[in-house]
Amino acid sequence: MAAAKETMQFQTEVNQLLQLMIHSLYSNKEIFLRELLSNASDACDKLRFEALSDPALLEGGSELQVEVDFDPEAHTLTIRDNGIGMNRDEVIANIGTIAKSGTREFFQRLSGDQAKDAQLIGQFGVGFYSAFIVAERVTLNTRRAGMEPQHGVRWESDGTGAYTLETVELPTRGTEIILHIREDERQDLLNSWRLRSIIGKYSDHIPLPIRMRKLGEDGKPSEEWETVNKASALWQRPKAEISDEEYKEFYQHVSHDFGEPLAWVHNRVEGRLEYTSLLYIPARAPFDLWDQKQTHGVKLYVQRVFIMDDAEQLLPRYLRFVRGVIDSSDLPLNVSREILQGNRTIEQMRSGASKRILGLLEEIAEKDPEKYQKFWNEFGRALKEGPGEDFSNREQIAKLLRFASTYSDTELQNVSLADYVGRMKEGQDKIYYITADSFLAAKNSPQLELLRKKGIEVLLLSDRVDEWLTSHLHEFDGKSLVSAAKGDLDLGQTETEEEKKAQEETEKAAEGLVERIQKALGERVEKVRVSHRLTSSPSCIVLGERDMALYMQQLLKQAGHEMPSSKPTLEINPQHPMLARIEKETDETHFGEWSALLLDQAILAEGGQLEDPASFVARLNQLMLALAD
Ligand SMILES: Nc1ncnc2c1ncn2[C@@H]1O[C@H](COP(=O)(O)OP(=O)(O)OP(=O)(O)O)[C@@H](O)[C@H]1O
Repeated sequence: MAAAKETMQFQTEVNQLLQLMIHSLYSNKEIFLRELLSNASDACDKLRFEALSDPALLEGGSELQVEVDFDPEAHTLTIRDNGIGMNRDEVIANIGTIAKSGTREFFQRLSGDQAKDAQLIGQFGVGFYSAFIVAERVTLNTRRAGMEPQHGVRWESDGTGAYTLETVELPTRGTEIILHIREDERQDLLNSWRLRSIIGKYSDHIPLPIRMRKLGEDGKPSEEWETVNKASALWQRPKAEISDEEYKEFYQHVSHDFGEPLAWVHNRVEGRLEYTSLLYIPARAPFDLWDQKQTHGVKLYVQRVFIMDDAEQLLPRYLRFVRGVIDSSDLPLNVSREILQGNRTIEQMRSGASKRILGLLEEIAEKDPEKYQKFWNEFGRALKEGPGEDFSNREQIAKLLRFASTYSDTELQNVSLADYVGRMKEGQDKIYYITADSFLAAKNSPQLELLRKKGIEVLLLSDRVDEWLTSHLHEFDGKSLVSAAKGDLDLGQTETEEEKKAQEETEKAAEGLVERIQKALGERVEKVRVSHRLTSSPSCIVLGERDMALYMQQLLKQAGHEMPSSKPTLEINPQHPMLARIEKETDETHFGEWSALLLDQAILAEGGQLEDPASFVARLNQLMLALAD
């Protein structure tokens, strides 16, 4: 029963991706086989898992396997699995569209430079489409396990804009992908030894037999089949027997990442709890790392049976960049996501896995700071979520954090808290930081003037997550972390008696001025006081110790959160010529205008928004006119 053939258009992005991929991945074309074998193996894993609750899905054929076959006359290479298969809707959703998150960002980042784009495509994941690197046409026959033979689906395309879809009768479940090999690739690829060597290179560790025809005496493929890969789960093999190459190949298989991993850690835990974990830290962040719904994490196996992808319960969220496998001997085979929630075995594995990753990071940071910096640049923002999420490992995570600081005044986040503490001034007992919505805003913040003058280092924090981090990380190595822009700036013993005295005198002398400004600003401020932190700016805003930075308050408000409106404290610098000028102003209306300007510009410098920007501009213009006169 062959239903009418339908022609459908690829989603525009698919077209774009196909063209790009064919060009930029050509030099690495054999990876298409790895991608297709990975998909076949995933399909078998999924079937094995679904069959646990519905054995009928296996239709009597329980030995799951993949066949690789070729026909030099027809110029075809066929990859056939007896896994889960797809129904018509799934074919349309999976093959022909890209439903992945991060797609838009991916296309935005393409540069036209082939080497760079190849790397990006690798990170994005090419999957099934890589078939078109070597094929001029691809036919996919598939039937979902559990469906009748007449519900098979045939998908076909030459990779240039459209594909056809028809319903066909297929005697067996699973997916068969027939590549009609391009003329210039035929000689190379349609060769048993060549194919075996590619399979050996990429797929030895796949715990599923990959079979090819045995070669007969005449050197031609015979009717007999043999397994051509090792087909043993890599993570179950002893560490000493696994080469770095094999670890790397396996990483690409589990992570669908094209590049190499940065590091990995492989452990077998025995005793009360039994499990094996093989965890990788990727070299680059995937496109969807910052997406709330990002998938692909650690895979959970129970006694070598695949249970689920992206088992988010196996690692805390701040370690969501980790890829790999955890294989438990203690969980029941029929675990579901619901059971995983709050399960003690899972919790213990999660805690063990977190410790391993943190330990691995510590080791890299110690032995290879350059490599650690690479890690930090990619994943540091995720790790900064750690102290708020993982209380038990807070101290260990704190040691791993890196920041930009006034020590080098560059945006590179490479200062550890231990570095900072090692450079603290005599008498200094606090770690100072400032948060802002950009590096430049932090670096040029007026609140740092005095600290800079005294040579006291300040951490410059400008990642979104930093406010969250500092609200959970209050001390390191017995020193408290304090914001240079909130509360009273306590410089501890770094201040001399003379400095304190001079400050008191300035405060006294400015009492009258402070009072006048306070009166002029009225309800707009909590209070006005003489600043202790400014040296060259006329004024700045200071928030209460528990207040959130203004730019954060703004962000949350925009996102629809109710924010209690806390009034700022205005600090003035009486030594500044502008204040000397204001003080002389006898017209109270003018004095009021000046005061409002002092407050508004301080709010702007802090990254805040003015409630009445038009009045600010009008005042500024008046002032400019007055000066021009
Ligand atoms: N042999 C197969 N059997 C069953 N389903 C398949 C098979 N090959 C692909 N699929 C389905 O098509 C989807 C898309 O495959 P594709 O290789 O393009 O991307 P992917 O494997 O999901 O991710 P990545 O791009 O990271 O490799 C798969 O997620 C799977 O659902």
